[in-house]
Amino acid sequence: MKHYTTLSDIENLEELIQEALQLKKENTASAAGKSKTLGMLFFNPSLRTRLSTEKAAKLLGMEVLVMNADKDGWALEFEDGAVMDSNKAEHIKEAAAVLSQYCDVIAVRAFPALEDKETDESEIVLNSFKKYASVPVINLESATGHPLQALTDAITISELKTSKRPKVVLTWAPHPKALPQSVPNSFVEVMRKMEVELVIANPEGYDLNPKITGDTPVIHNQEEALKNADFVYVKNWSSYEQYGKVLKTDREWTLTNEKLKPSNNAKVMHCLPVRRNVVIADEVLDGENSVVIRQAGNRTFAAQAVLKRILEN
Ligand SMILES: NCCC[C@H](NC(=O)CCC(=O)O)C(=O)O
Ligand SMILES: NC(=O)OP(=O)(O)O
Repeated sequence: MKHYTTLSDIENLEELIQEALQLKKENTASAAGKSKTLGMLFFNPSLRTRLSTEKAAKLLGMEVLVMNADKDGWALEFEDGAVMDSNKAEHIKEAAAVLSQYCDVIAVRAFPALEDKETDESEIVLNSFKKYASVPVINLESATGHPLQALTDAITISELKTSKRPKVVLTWAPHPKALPQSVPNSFVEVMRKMEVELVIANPEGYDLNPKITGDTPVIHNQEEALKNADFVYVKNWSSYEQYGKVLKTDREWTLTNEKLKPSNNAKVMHCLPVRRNVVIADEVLDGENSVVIRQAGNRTFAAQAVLKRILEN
């Protein structure tokens, strides 16, 4: 594996899932990354991604450099040919080239601005790092995808499924803020590569990018979608059609125990952080159906498997 910026960087998903599960079972350190440095740049907050990836790198014997690039770094210019007489102090050309001398792998988190679809879809931050860095680049959640989260989700479903082809429902839920489509995009992408029956439930106006959802059934009735579900993946996202807009905030789509009744005693997943009693009710998060903590725990092994592949390359 050269880079890990999208799910298409995975050659064989099933093999990578099995590798991560093996790493989880062994739960030991190795020296695969000895004398190598992982540099992580965060343009947005993080708890899981930051700490699980750091832990994964350390389990592989790597050194880790972390920077809150939004607060501590110089404001970066990404536009080619820009006349830099405004507030941007450093161009990505120098920044990426310099970092490539300090780091053997660079990992970046950069959320979308959710103002302009085309700008966000150009993935300017991630792609500029890929273009100007001379070392592998890892996506820690970008404008349109969160492939480390999606790999974790695939691992979690693989280890918990009790049937050959479980029914997996991705359901939208309300949230007060406009959130990226990155997590649901990558979740849909990874589920479409797995042997599952995938159904997406979201209110009208919240259909995800049709290029990503393809022929996956999209149902605008949550109750209908949840019938016989084995896994319910809950996530808010802002509208893709009315790009970046919040169209609905009432609690009609909040996941409660009542809503789970017609499911097949479904396991409930969420990438976290989750707004309790807005996205998912306390009774669900504190109940036996929730696997969100196990899911977050698997982030380490997803990151470890990816870093290992990159180091082996
Ligand atoms: N990395 C996991 C989720 C990150 C982000 N959530 C958030 O920003 C939630 C913030 C809040 O609840 O205020 C998202 O949905 O993509
Ligand atoms: N799920 C996830 O990416 O969490 P953080 O935003 O805390 O990293």
